[in-house]
Amino acid sequence: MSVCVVARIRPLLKLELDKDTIVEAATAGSETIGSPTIVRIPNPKNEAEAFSFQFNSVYDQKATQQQIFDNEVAPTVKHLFNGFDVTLFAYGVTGTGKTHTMRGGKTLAERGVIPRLLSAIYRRSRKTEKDMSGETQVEVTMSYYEIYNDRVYDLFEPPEKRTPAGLPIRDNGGKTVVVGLTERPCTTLKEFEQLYDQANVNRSTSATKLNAHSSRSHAILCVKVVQSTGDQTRISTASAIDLAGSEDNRRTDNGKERLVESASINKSLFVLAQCVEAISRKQARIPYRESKMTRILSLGQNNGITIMVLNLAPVRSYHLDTLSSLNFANRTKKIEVNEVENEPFFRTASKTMASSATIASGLTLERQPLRPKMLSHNMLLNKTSSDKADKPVKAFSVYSDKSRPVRPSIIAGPGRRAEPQKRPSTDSITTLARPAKAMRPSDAAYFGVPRAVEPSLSKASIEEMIERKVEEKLAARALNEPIQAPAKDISEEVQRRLDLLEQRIEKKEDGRAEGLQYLLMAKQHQVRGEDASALRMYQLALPFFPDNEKLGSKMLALQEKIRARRDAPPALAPSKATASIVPISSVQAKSSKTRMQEAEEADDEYIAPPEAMDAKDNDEEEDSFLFESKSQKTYKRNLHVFRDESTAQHSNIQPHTDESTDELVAPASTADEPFQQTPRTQNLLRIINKRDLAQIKMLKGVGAKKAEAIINTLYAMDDGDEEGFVRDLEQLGKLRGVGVKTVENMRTGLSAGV
Ligand SMILES: Nc1ncnc2c1ncn2[C@@H]1O[C@H](COP(=O)(O)OP(=O)(O)OP(=O)(O)O)[C@@H](O)[C@H]1O
Repeated sequence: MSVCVVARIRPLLKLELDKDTIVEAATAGSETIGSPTIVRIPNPKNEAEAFSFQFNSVYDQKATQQQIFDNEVAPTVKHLFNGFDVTLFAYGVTGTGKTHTMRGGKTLAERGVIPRLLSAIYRRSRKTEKDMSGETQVEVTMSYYEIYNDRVYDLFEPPEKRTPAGLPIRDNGGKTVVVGLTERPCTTLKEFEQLYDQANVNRSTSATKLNAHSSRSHAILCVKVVQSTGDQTRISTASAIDLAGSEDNRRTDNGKERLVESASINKSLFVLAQCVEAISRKQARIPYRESKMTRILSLGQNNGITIMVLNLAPVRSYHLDTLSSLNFANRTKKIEVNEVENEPFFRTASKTMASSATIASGLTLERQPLRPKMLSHNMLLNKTSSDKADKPVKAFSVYSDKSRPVRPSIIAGPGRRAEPQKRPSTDSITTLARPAKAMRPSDAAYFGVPRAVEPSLSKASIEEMIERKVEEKLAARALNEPIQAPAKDISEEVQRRLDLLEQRIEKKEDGRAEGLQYLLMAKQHQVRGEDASALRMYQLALPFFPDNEKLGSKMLALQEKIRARRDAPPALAPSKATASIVPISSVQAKSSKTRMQEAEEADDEYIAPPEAMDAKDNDEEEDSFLFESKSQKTYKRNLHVFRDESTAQHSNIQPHTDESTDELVAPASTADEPFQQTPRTQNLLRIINKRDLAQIKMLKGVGAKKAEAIINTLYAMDDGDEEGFVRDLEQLGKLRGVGVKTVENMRTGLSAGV
């Protein structure tokens, strides 16, 4: 079963000046009646042409909250009670109606999907209890948290009580666990509404130019339904996620604080897009771990039913954003979700496992229990040992054998859901009934299953397996829940090594996240045609993905582009030759066509597992970064303070050769005569202008702090899209925190030949 994608076009807002509606809902093919399943939007490059995107259902501007709930969400409630988890999330650009759809307004008619879902859950609970003559009890609990600036905060805690670092998340037996989250029982709709409203006050929202109440965080509500009949308990979870909206900061007019939030929102959504891309390409590594939101959402890894509501604004001002959302949704709809219900377990069977399942279901979104060891709830069933032996085959074949007869889809038509076919009971499954073929290698990699039959594992998958293992261990520790062996069995040495590994992983994650942030910003600059800034961001990202070939070639291509532009005829060249800071590139107005092309190209990018970037690339990068034309090597500058000592005696004459170093030395007089920089000076300036923290801090007399200050000052010198650089030693000496002495140190620390 795939992710069900439902598109909703919001109505025009009162304050919306742009009345140019360009997005419409349409029915498929020649049908004129029936529910729309198509979103139509003009091609921005050719208005006469329109793009059509097909989804499970499409709702136009007139659609009511009730229609959306009744058609799309209400049918999932019975599956929730049958043990399926339900994940519902709203995706869209800022101001397109995600919060309106999920939470809605205060009046009955305006109530969103979440309160309606809870109302339906309570109704069904009462019905179940009544039908079972009181033998079955249903308990509903909820947890609610937000991911703000990539940190997890419990929304049941007021902001002043939060720890700034937020709550940690861990993998525990294939489930993503938020450690330390409050879980509140709520037995009536009224109680829920009170809790929910109170918690929403704690949510981070702010006004931006595009939305007066913009959500600055991803909000995740987990409603756990626990059905107990005698000693048997079945737990399932409904998760409703209101994602923060992607935003284009040129349109939001965001200030500094909003920009930081925005970068974090955009980054997580970027990672989500990368995950969807990697899944659709069946890549071995899905970068879930690059952001907390993707880790928690675990799209394509969570079991049960997943519905994405794609919120769209109808107006032209959102044109490119809408297209980008539609493209994302188009990929998402192809993601296969595992249709697995949570089976009941016996409360008395194993206290440890039962409580583990409770925690996991209540506080997390479940991830696929594909590996045999993860079938924790299955292990609790009263089965014979031979049954147990069959389980891995069952689990694998359920998800991976795509050639088996197609089961009836859960989605029977637009806006309708059919009963998901239940997994047959374990008793009825034999290895013969399920072909042993089980799965293709690509599927195995996709689902993160150890590929026992494969001759070798890729470096990335081994790394991921180790990380997961360590995470499981850490989660167990955090939750005081042993996973496989009681804690006392872990020797001190093993514990120490685990701690070390944990530190390494945390460090690596931080690094990756930072690197991805730079990549995201690079992409954003590139889409806007700000190539120099994009290049700078790629350079900042490089240390985090040092051997990434694709990144290397992207940078080279950009450098080429910038160089070509710089070398272009004077009309296109920058006109700031007399300015003290020499621009590397000029701003070039870009047609929307070029931007679209670049956006499309950028969309294709995926940071593949690192492979060695060859030395040639590195060399080229070294040589091409400054793009100095010959004429730029001639300066009019007073440089006497920065000469090699050995050349001081010649200080007031023309450029000459330093005997000790064989370098060409700059003239030192105050005469405004052109001079030629020595290779050592050129090399120093190149290192500085490259803004490579690692290289700068290696310079004599420069530590990490000073290097950072230098780089920050260089950024401050940038003028819009035009990158400033230091063109001589005097200018270098005037940078904040540098000074004459430091420049001398830097220079003398470099060997003449480099
Ligand atoms: N279907 C709708 N009917 C009426 N008003 C709507 C509808 N959808 C959205 N709106 C209104 O549009 C505005 C923006 O909606 P909302 O805050 O839900 O957007 P959002 O996508 O959650 O934005 P953000 O990502 O910034 O939080 C709100 O004033 C909301 O009331």
